[in-house]
Amino acid sequence: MPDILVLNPGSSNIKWTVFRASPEPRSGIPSIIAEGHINVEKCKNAIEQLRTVTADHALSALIVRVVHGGSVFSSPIEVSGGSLNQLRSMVSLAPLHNKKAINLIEGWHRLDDTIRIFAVFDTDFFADLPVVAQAYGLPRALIEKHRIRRYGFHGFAHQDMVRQWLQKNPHRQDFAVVTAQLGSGCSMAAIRDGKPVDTSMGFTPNEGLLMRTRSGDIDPGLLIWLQQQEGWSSDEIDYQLNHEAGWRGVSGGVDNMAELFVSDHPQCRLAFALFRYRFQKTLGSYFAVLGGLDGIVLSGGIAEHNPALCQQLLSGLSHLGIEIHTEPVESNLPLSLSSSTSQVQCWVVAADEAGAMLHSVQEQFPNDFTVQPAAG
Ligand SMILES: Nc1ncnc2c1ncn2[C@@H]1O[C@H](COP(=O)(O)OP(=O)(O)O)[C@@H](O)[C@H]1O
Ligand SMILES: CC(=O)OP(=O)(O)O
Ligand SMILES: [Mg+2]
Repeated sequence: MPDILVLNPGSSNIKWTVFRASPEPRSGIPSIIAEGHINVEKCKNAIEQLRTVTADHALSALIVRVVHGGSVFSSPIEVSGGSLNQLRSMVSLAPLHNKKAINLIEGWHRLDDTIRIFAVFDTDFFADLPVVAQAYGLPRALIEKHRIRRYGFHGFAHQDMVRQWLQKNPHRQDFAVVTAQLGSGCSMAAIRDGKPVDTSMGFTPNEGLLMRTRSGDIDPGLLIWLQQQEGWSSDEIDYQLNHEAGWRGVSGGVDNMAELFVSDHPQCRLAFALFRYRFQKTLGSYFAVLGGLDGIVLSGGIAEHNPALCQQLLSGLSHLGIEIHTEPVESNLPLSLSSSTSQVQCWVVAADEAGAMLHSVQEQFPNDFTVQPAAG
């Protein structure tokens, strides 16, 4: 049975999904037959655990989400020794992610060297961002030497949020939507007619919004000053900005957003206020970039589990045509948060990153990567 395992190593967990072709003979559309997630902080041997939970499936292919492919990779690839070496050289571009993805690829290959392994990249969706949105104000020579640009991440999540918005608005042609992926990593994207025109994450997945342990936007002058004052090495800067910062750092140690949201502790209140402020500031800037707004779509672990928090994020924005209904909301997704008079439709959806990853591999390898319908 040609089952396909899709692995999505995020900064706080590894999500896994097993797909099988539909038993309906004419439909090649794969269906999910098993899924789950592993908490990376509590799990010592992810590969062992993944092998155990997928033991009942004869896997023909493995698809792994790699966050950063640098300037070398953005479209899906079938992993080879050469591409793996190139990926190893890019670990520092996504310090919380790339190493985990490489470990999964290497670990699985060691256990089963017959399985085909594909890597898909978070940056793919943003490959053609407008040049002005890609650019940083650095010297030309430096930019060219290191191919410095805004790459953008969470591509499969943003892409699937757009798909789900279009499902709700099937006949829309000219539309402007902001998508927000709010998990341990958080990012927003401005979308015009289905294509991204800007996004909050940049050269690395630590720009923009406040995240669980990542600072997001920070004055580069402050970094230089801190480096001088504290005598930090580059490893220490990495550690401070990627592991010790974010709402966990601001609150003094609370990394669970559900707990932070309801806490009365002043540092927790500040951390949540900063999270909301950055979200609204980015939304406002995308309103300007897009010249108006038809919809906002939220997803990720925070949005999917906490509609009351989403209501708070979108509150106080009636001057932008965003009217949120205030009655308690049930949590079935997709969930509409906007009132019937709101000019901007607001939705919470469960972004199907795994489905988008599988789809992108099938598109890239249409001839030799087909999902055979399962017998019977
Ligand atoms: N009920 C909840 N309310 C608010 N936040 C939540 C809730 N449940 C989980 N979260 C947050 O969701 C985040 C994990 O989201 P997820 O998208 O799975 O993470 P990752 O970025 O690792 O892929 C965690 O930061 C956690 O604090
Ligand atoms: C890019 C990124 O931050 O991903 P995640 O939210 O899954 O950690
Ligand atoms: Mg994730």
